[in-house]
Amino acid sequence: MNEIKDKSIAVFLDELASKAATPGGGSAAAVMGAQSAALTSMVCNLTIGKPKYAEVETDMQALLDKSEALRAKLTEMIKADVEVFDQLMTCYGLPKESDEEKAARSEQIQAALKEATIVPLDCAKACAEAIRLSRIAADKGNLGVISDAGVAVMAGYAALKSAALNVYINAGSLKDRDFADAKLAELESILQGADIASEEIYQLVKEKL
Ligand SMILES: Nc1nc(=O)c2c([nH]1)NC[C@@H]1CN(c3ccc(C(=O)N[C@@H](CCC(=O)O)C(=O)O)cc3)C=[N+]21
Repeated sequence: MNEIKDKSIAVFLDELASKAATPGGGSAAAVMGAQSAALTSMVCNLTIGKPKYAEVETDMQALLDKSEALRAKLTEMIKADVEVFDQLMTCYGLPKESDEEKAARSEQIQAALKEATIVPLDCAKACAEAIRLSRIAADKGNLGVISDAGVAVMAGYAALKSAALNVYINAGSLKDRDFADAKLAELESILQGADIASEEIYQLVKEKL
């Protein structure tokens, strides 16, 4: 098996750059989110066990458990996005000669669009969590690697806004407006306050440098 998560960064980027439809922006968003979680984990791993940081040891261990679970989730989403977008492209390629074919194709496209909306929405949710976790790393982490907590927040914010764009583009093509509106409302609640929070965390880090 040659899973996308097992590919080298160089190969992944070559495939991202190519004219192949996948991996696309949805997978790139998941990678950014996974990098955010990984950087929070890195700050934890470089804080835990240091006598100078004994006071935050328990908090850092709890944070590490969460950031590692989140990293695994976001890593899975790299592949999940490839799968839903490949499926959508397959549906667009279905025959559309007869009225029957047209109706069947449209129905399949709509079903695939729903899946291609749900995956980046879940990704956005995970990225909002990555931002929240980065604040704890920025607050309590080893000052020697605190800039990495800042990279974690910016990666998480880029990932969140990127995942949101994938929700917007797919929701815009959905005919089931009740479904689309529900997903868009959910997205707005996820995005709520993330810009201010991210800037605050960034400044919190910058003030420690
Ligand atoms: N969950 C999700 N993940 C995405 O990565 C994602 C997405 N949703 N929604 C839409 C955007 C945009 N995007 C495209 C990638 C390649 C072509 C592409 O290959 N286009 C061909 C046409 C291909 C054809 O018609 O067969 C072309 O322009 O020549 C198009 C669009 C991925 N996105």
